[in-house]
Amino acid sequence: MSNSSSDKIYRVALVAHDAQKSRLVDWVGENQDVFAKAAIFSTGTTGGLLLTSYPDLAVTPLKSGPLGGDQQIGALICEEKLDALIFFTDPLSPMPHDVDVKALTRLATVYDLPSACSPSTANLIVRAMRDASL
Ligand SMILES: O=C(CO)COP(=O)(O)O
Repeated sequence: MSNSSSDKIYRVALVAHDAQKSRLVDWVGENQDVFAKAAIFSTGTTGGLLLTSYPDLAVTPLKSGPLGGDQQIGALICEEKLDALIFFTDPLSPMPHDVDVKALTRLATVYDLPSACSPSTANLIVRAMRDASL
């Protein structure tokens, strides 16, 4: 299977805070049929983990979140280069880059981008993607 971004149907950002990274990796594994058809953009550490677990997926790792990765994903939203944002946040820990996290989720709202910060809503988005690509 090709893993180049050019032949993909969807453009999805996948991001997870540290406490949620294993949950995101497992969730992507449960939905590999959809993500095999997606160009995936991730913050650095999240993207590295996804590539280690699923080397055939078309993952583009950006900067680590605290070093500007959230803002890079925000820029992709502004440029209308994403179809969805899946961001498994950690709501119980303070983040040094909280302003970046807030800016990212705010831009998803500004641009009315389908977005999820937890697995149940992410499931709805991925189900819609699966249904649309039948
Ligand atoms: O902090 C993050 C998002 O705010 C995630 O960044 P990493 O994937 O680099 O850990």
